[in-house]
Amino acid sequence: MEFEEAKEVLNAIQHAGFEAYFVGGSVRDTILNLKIHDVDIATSAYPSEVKRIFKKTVDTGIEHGTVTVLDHGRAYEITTFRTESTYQDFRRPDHVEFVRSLKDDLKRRDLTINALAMKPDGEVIDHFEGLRDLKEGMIRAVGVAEERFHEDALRMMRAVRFASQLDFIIEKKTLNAIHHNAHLLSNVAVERIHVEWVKLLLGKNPQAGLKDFMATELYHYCPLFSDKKQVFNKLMNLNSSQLTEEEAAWTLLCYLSNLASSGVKELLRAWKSSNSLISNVIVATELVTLIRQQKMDSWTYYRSGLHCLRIANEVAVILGFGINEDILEQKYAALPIKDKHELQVDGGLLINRLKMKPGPQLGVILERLEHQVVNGELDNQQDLLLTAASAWVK
Ligand SMILES: Nc1ccn([C@@H]2O[C@H](COP(=O)(O)OP(=O)(O)OP(=O)(O)O)[C@@H](O)[C@H]2O)c(=O)n1
Ligand SMILES: [Mg+2]
Repeated sequence: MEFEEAKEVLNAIQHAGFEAYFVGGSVRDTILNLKIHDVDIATSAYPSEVKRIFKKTVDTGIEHGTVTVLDHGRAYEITTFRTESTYQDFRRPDHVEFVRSLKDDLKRRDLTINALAMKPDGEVIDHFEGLRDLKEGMIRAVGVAEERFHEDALRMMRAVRFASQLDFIIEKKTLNAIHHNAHLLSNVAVERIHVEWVKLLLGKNPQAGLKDFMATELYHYCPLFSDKKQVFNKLMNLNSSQLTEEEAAWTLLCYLSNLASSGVKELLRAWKSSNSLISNVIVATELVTLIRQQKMDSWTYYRSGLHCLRIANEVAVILGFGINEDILEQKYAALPIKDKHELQVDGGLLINRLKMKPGPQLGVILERLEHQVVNGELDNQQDLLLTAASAWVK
């Protein structure tokens, strides 16, 4: 496990006379018995001191106190205890101050469950009753909630994300502070909000997260979400905790919003999504309707591709009209060809053998051949395809 190996890094820092702890999500998730994905280390050593302890380091974020240590083929982010003294415009701090006290470092963190520290021997340091909140399933800001959200407004999205991801309840004062400060979310980069929103949708209890997302009016300050109240209400009545990936989450949202492809594009662009995500969600959203209308023919399978078919069907299952997964896979596997390049003729061959001229007619004939092969009206054999094509040439 990554933790075991990282202990050596902590021990090395301690041997040099400094304090070092695991902090952040890895501590929280270990206590909850969840899989950990990244290990953050906090230390009383200043970056220059950390660099003297290890042979291989990279200055990944030195101005924020973070040095990456390379050890046995792994990378560990080691951050000096710090306070973030000045916050401008409710984003991240414009400068940090290094401190030597763990408690000072922990008290500027967002939530009590994220403000725990753990020694390499497993002892947990808990200055803000994070262990109690973990046990009780509570999301609570460290100290005065308003202050934490003024320091970084994204933390409000993180709170609702954790409510969904961990199936926890947001404590009342924290929830009220989110409601009061929701407008500050407008100051946060869409890319950062995006990450939290997707984690919310893919969480263990998205209904709970959505409820808080709406009640606090955070959604008003997310791109193109102000008019989506009814859509979120619909989403809350579904068992969307079955969602397994981001593209399916957006597909469900776009389907429930009745968006045509231009609307999907507009929404996902506003959320700064990648082009590949946008095109897959466009295809999958249209497919959901075809699945519902039971209009799934071979051509639809063929032009959609297995990836989008799976996404659309995941959504259709949640909506109660999905196709049996095995049948979907079998139908796709049974297609005579999966790609245009598998067709036994191409433009060059039609020109050589049928003396056709390059131009639009050639394209039309190739498409017609492709259609007929996919639909099973023609076998994908060169002589048969040429015979059919020659009959169509005017
Ligand atoms: N806006 C933020 C982001 C992070 N943190 C602190 O930095 C830690 C690490 O941040 P990050 O890795 O972004 O989040 P995690 O809580 O580790 O959650 P995840 O499992 O998604 O990584 C958090 O636990 C929290 O202590 C914070 O106080 N405020
Ligand atoms: Mg983390």
